[in-house]
Amino acid sequence: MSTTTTNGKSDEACQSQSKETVKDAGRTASPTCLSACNSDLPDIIFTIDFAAQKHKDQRRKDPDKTPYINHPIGVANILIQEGGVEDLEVIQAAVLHDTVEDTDTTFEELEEAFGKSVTNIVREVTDNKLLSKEERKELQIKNASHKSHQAKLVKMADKIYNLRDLNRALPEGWDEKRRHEYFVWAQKVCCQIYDANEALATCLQKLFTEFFGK
Ligand SMILES: Nc1nc2c(ncn2[C@@H]2O[C@H](COP(=O)(O)OP(=O)(O)O)[C@@H](OP(=O)(O)OP(=O)(O)O)[C@H]2O)c(=O)[nH]1
Repeated sequence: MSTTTTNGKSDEACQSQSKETVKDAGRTASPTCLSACNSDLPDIIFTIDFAAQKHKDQRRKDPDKTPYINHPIGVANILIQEGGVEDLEVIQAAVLHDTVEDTDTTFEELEEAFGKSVTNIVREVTDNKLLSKEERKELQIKNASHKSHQAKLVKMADKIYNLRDLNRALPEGWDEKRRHEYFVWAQKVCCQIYDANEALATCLQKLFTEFFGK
């Protein structure tokens, strides 16, 4: 049955237009991305716009100083394209996951703009920067298995993105030892949350097998 979207187009019309757009863009996108044509799109764009403004002055630590916003958008994309995740709250939380930890954003601000559910997922994946780095890393290992299903999904995609980034380029000031330590620590966190999503678990296991098998 075809339904009408906020754009006033039927789902069928919308999907066929999306397929064209995807083909025209020359990308390999999974069919899941076609659902971006539905009424979630305004919320997704609003969320990306919010995160982009918050991260506007930040760069990643790679030698190219990639804009920081590439990371949360990439994490959301991994969830959709590789994890098959369609839960809007999870996608929004992924886009917002570093706003409180790494910018002046407050949980109150998030709650006002995105509601309690999205904010609580972000809260679950936000490290307390008042603690030492050692304490934060230890807490991630200790608490991983107690997180909600939604928070585990964001955590998995976040780690996939960071591990792939580490394979691509060493952040400035890092050496091979630090990269190795990050993989060891990330595996300790991730092995406890594989149950949340089989496809994402397979991505993580592949990353660890390839890295430690070198
Ligand atoms: N691989 C990679 N990571 C980068 C880059 N730029 C920034 N990061 C961030 O650095 C953090 C990992 O570095 P660490 O030394 O372990 O942590 P730190 O930022 O607290 O010092 C990750 O953030 P985090 O929120 O602390 O994530 P996580 O440590 O909880 O996984 C990651 O998102 C980059 O170019 N490559």
